[in-house]
Amino acid sequence: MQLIVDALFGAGLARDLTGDARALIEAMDAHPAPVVAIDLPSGLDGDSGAVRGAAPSAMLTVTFARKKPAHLFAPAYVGDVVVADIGIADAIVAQLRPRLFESAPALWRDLFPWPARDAHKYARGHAVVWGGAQMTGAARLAAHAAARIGAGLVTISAPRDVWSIYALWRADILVEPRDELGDWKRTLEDPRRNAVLIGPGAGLDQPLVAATEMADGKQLVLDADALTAFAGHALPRGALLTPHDGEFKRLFALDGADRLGSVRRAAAASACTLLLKGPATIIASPDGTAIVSTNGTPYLATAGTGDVLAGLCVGLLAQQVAPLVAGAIAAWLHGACARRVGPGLVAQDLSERLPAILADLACG
Ligand SMILES: NC(=O)C1=CN([C@@H]2O[C@H](COP(=O)(O)OP(=O)(O)OC[C@H]3O[C@@H](n4cnc5c(N)ncnc54)[C@H](OP(=O)(O)O)[C@@H]3O)[C@@H](O)[C@H]2O)[C@@H](O)CC1
Ligand SMILES: Nc1ncnc2c1ncn2[C@@H]1O[C@H](COP(=O)(O)OP(=O)(O)O)[C@@H](O)[C@H]1O
Repeated sequence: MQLIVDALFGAGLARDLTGDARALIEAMDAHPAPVVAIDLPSGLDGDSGAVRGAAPSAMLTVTFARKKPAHLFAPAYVGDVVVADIGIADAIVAQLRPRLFESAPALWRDLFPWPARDAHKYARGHAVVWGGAQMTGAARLAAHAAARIGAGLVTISAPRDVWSIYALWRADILVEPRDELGDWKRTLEDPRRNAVLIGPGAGLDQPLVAATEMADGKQLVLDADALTAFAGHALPRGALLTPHDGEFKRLFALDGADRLGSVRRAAAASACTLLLKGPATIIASPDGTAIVSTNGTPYLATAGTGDVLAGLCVGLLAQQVAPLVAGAIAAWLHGACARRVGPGLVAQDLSERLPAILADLACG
């Protein structure tokens, strides 16, 4: 069997490839033999995964000590990734003060809000979700996910006309009718209602900026329509924002060749935690620390899965998990649920897989 070992350039490549080097890489890629890359397929930018001129699609990439960003952002080029131990001690890596991490239970298991033995429901937080008048499914998907991830109580604020759709749906979710913003204000008055989600199915004709301002002082997740509504307005500092690319671009500049940099810049500029969804979901805090979750599947590309993710986020915030960690846990669990469902996935399936996944996590 023939095999091509690509050891031409690694993660340090700092300019676009031209001339003989580029021709060699193109010939490598065109050849039928599988490519095994050392460190990175030559031509990939180690920091972003962008292709600098040309790069082969490797079957396998063997890297050393730790993955580099490109291993997370360019799955089609790196193939399977093996991290080889070449004796670089953890203490040496720590001295480099890494600011990018891959989301996996080892990173955050100790920060997961397992209920204390003497917990009562109010100790597990109370999440409030803004319900829309037409697309009622989105807020329901989110509320159910918030409850499944462990929020002690979840309340949907529902327009009175469609209140019964929400109220008759699940017995474990609280529903409060809303005629006007004053009702929303009253729903938020109780300080135990500590985390709020606005956006899924919320309705662009609604006063979502004013509704967000009323939630000042609470942990906040803004998604979907609430993000769109904030175009041209100052974002609420400290919130967790969960855009897809389209929503992100309405608020910030998105450089497709440097998604990580784009998310970090957006987080710093807005003083919010950003979670940019996609095959590699990037979560970044204003100080530049970023976590990437790559365990989703393309079956997640179906309506409502983002609403579930936003619900997981607010459910974790209600349990006093910090926004960066909440985003990282939510994105990983979302991907893990999708893997358990597999082909045929619809958004409602995701939260139903959570109990088994959480049970496995709890067992370590
Ligand atoms: N069951 C329910 O009730 C459900 C209710 N839902 C609710 O519907 C509302 C609208 O939500 P939405 O996501 O359709 O948003 P919207 O503001 O129209 O932007 C979409 C446009 O952005 C762009 N775009 C670029 N990249 C993109 C990407 N990666 N993923 C997606 N889009 C991307 C692309 O434009 P293009 O780039 O093609 O010009 C695309 O046309 C919202 O309230 C939501 O919660 C849904 O959650 C479904 C389940
Ligand atoms: N190809 C893909 N691979 C992995 N995850 C994906 C893919 N496509 C979409 N997703 C995930 O599915 C979810 C879709 O969210 P979103 O676009 O907000 O949908 P909706 O608004 O319908 O709820 C996000 O979590 C995103 O990361």
